[in-house]
Amino acid sequence: MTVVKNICCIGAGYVGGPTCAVLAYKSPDIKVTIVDLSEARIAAWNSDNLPIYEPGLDEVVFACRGKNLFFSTDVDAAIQEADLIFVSVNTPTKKSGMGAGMAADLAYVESATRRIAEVAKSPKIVVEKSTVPCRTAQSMRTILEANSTSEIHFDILSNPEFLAEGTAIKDLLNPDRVLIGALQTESGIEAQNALVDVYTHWVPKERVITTNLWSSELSKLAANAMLAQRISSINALSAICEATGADVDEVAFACGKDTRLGSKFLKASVGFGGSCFQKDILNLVYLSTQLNLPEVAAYWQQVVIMNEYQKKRFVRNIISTLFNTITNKKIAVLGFAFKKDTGDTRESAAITLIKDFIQENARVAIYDPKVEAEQIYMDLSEPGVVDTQKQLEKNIQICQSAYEAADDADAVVIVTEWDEFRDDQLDYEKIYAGMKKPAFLFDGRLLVNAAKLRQIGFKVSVIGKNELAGTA
Ligand SMILES: NC(=O)c1ccc[n+]([C@@H]2O[C@H](COP(=O)([O-])OP(=O)(O)OC[C@H]3O[C@@H](n4cnc5c(N)ncnc54)[C@H](O)[C@@H]3O)[C@@H](O)[C@H]2O)c1
Ligand SMILES: O=c1ccn([C@@H]2O[C@H](COP(=O)(O)OP(=O)(O)O[C@H]3O[C@H](CO)[C@@H](O)[C@H](O)[C@H]3O)[C@@H](O)[C@H]2O)c(=O)[nH]1
Repeated sequence: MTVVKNICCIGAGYVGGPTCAVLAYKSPDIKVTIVDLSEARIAAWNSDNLPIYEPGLDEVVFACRGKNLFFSTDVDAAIQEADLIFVSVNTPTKKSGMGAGMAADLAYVESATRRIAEVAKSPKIVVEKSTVPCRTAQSMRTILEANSTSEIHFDILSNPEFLAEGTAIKDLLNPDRVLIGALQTESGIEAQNALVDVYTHWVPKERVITTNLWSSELSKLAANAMLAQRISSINALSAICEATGADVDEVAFACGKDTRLGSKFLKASVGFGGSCFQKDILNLVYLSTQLNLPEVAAYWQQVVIMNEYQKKRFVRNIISTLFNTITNKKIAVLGFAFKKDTGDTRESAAITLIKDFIQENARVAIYDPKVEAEQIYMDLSEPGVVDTQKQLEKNIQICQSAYEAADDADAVVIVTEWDEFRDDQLDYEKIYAGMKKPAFLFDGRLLVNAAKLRQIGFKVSVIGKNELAGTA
């Protein structure tokens, strides 16, 4: 029976860092080394100021760093020492070439796999942790097998990660399930059991699911597609609510009480963001197209189309409410991260909204409690967002508080559901006093009590709610 004593994780990002830190925290008998090509990222992991913000992460890392948890740029040494290697590198949507805008870019997975093949001097269990298209493990196997000898044998497992940002540590300490796929060969099953033993250091055995490799790979894309589909479904309903006077919170609550549906992931919003949902659905759409299943591709594509529609619909409502023009008006954007409790801005709805505001020549003041100004400028300078540096300097202001952002603004737009924007935490009377009148507030997260803010004097518009239609 294989017993894992030394683990290497290639990729010290949002997944590799927290996942393997929790693994080390819960398994003092295993040495865990997390490696990355980025010197800056590794230096940050070795400092007091970790490179990602995630509640509870500091405690976990500081408890075992230097004991059985190490961060390093020496990829080769860590590969050579390890019995088991997680490949947890980025798999972004391809920007150019075949499948551009749809397929996952597997260049990082391939280069990490080639590195393992080149430098390994003993048998390894290689674990695909990155989210990848179904059958990627086959390509990894081909690369590794081409380099295996009688002394060096490689087994490949699929172990997709289901953590959500903002709750990563909670999710990792107490996962709904851990999924491990393997080739159903004697050696594949032995490797699978070795990884089961690692997880059962802290995860109850009944929550560790073992499947074949391809089921495991596809289940990851499937889970994300279904979660995003629920958001697009409730967002589609939010448009009907606004037109009829039905209240999207009430509809979600009533539907969610059906135990067959469940209440989670039914919060209407300005649109889902994050590095995963859109990327993984597009990945599934591409896979379906490649498999000559156009109806299946169109079905999943609609989840993304609805998400884009929701963002456009929100912007259109803002412009029409502000008397059909926002030129030179000041819009305060509260929140830039793609959800609360993270500093991650990848695919954040805020980026799309701000791009549209700037195209209408509005002035935009942004406040987010966890996103650095430098990151905001970087995101807005991406091709196709804010066209010129001059426009960026002239039209964008990064603020240190919600009050500063809202000062003299025509409208406040709540984009991220940070707790500090709630009406029992932020002094909305103070915000109102400082704004131009009429003072408009657009709640893209169903975060505030609209009636309370209307009493203060705000003109409030909330996704999925329309008081006028309701009373008509
Ligand atoms: N972010 C999430 O919440 C989340 C959750 C579940 C799954 N995933 C999946 O996990 C994977 C990683 O996502 P992430 O958010 O951690 O990405 P990330 O960009 O934060 O981190 C990836 C890291 O891998 C490093 N890297 C790339 N190629 C390398 C190589 N050859 N050798 C060493 N280091 C290398 C990069 O420098 C980077 O630091 C993706 O496939 C993603 O879809 C992400
Ligand atoms: O009811 C909801 C729930 C979420 N969101 C939005 O959806 C996006 C994604 O949120 P969430 O799923 O909580 O965060 P992620 O970190 O993107 O996590 C998803 O993507 C990860 C990467 O694959 C998976 O591991 C997780 O299981 C999956 O939840 C965010 O913009 C949320 O604001 C809504 O609008 N309404």
